[in-house]
Amino acid sequence: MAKPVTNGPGPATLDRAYVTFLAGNGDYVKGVIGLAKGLRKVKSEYPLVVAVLPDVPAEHRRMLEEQGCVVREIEPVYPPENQTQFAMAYYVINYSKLRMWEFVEYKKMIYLDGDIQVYDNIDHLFDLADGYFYAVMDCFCEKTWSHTPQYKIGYCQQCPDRIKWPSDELGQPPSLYFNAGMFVFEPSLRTYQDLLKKLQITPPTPFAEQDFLNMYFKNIYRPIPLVYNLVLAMLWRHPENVELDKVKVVHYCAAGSKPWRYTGKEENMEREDIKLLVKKWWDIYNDESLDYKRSVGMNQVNVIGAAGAVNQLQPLIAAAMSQAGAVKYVTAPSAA
Ligand SMILES: O=c1ccn([C@@H]2O[C@H](COP(=O)(O)OP(=O)(O)O)[C@@H](O)[C@H]2O)c(=O)[nH]1
Ligand SMILES: OC[C@H]1O[C@H](O[C@@H]2[C@@H](O)[C@H](O)[C@@H](O)[C@H](O)[C@@H]2O)[C@H](O)[C@@H](O)[C@H]1O
Ligand SMILES: [Mn+2]
Repeated sequence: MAKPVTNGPGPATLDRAYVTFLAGNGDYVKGVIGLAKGLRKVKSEYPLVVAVLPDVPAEHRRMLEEQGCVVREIEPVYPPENQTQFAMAYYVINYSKLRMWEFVEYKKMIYLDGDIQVYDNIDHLFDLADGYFYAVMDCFCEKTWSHTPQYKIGYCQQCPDRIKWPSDELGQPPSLYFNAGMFVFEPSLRTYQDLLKKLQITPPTPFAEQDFLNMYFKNIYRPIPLVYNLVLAMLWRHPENVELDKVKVVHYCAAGSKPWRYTGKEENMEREDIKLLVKKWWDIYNDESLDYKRSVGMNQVNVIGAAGAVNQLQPLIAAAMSQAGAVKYVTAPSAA
């Protein structure tokens, strides 16, 4: 059992952890190191587990352990044989995220992509009611969605009234769809085995495991506000939905936005807000005071503050769900 990699007032609840996923011997390891330092900067109470594929080199694993991460090797997960060409090749490796449901020593986990940075404490999300799958709604407006009917007619769940879904022509609008770069979930062997079983009979689709997870958790998915996973395209696709100074989690998933590879040349990458967010990421990555070995003894975290934040979450979830036209209202737990 991992000791929490934090300097909180007392032993954090040991059955909760953040988790991310690392594959290959490339530069995503920088993303994960940045994430580990970012969680420390916001004084998170919980460890960061890194699920690594066998191809992650020993040197990268050492760097992650040096940053206080709990490194766990997982085997890749592949969709049904010789059908992977239906998924965008780049995403096939992301099916391996399904291994995290096997981490049952943790009761609740928050998954974060390695290209995500946390700028405000979000530990209160661990107190959300059990039995649901929490994530932020995605946007359908980037050309990566050009294969879908919603893209073709200009419909997006982020602004369902801009171009209304033509129900008489196309039937029901698409179910609420989340971005799988960040989600709150409960590991469970039963769910894990069922996920793998269902995967073997589910032909891959363009967004690979993201599509699969959306199908699988459709009935218990609860949208949480975009402050918990700002998909960068929202800045130019739905600026009216974004209050950048309130955003807690930034997801560097737009083409060209990975801070450790940023050149500013791709579309939208010359924007001032993008430059600011990339600099913010580098400021944390380069901040040696946030390195694990040196941060021990940092002053105690404000647990009341974290608990207090749960109360603020309830109206935010209500707003996200009413915006999404969701029918079910989930009550966030009352502050401890
Ligand atoms: O070569 C790779 C590709 C992906 N990933 C992991 O898989 C996640 C999902 O991929 P990515 O974030 O690039 O997808 P996007 O959110 O940009 O669609 C990454 O954040 C990493 O955690 C990785 O470690 N190495
Ligand atoms: O394997 C599928 C991936 O799908 C998601 O990325 C997409 C999605 O956000 C689209 O909406 C964007 O248009 C696109 O650029 C972006 O890559 C997740 O972030 C990632 O973790 C992973 O699940
Ligand atoms: Mn990502």
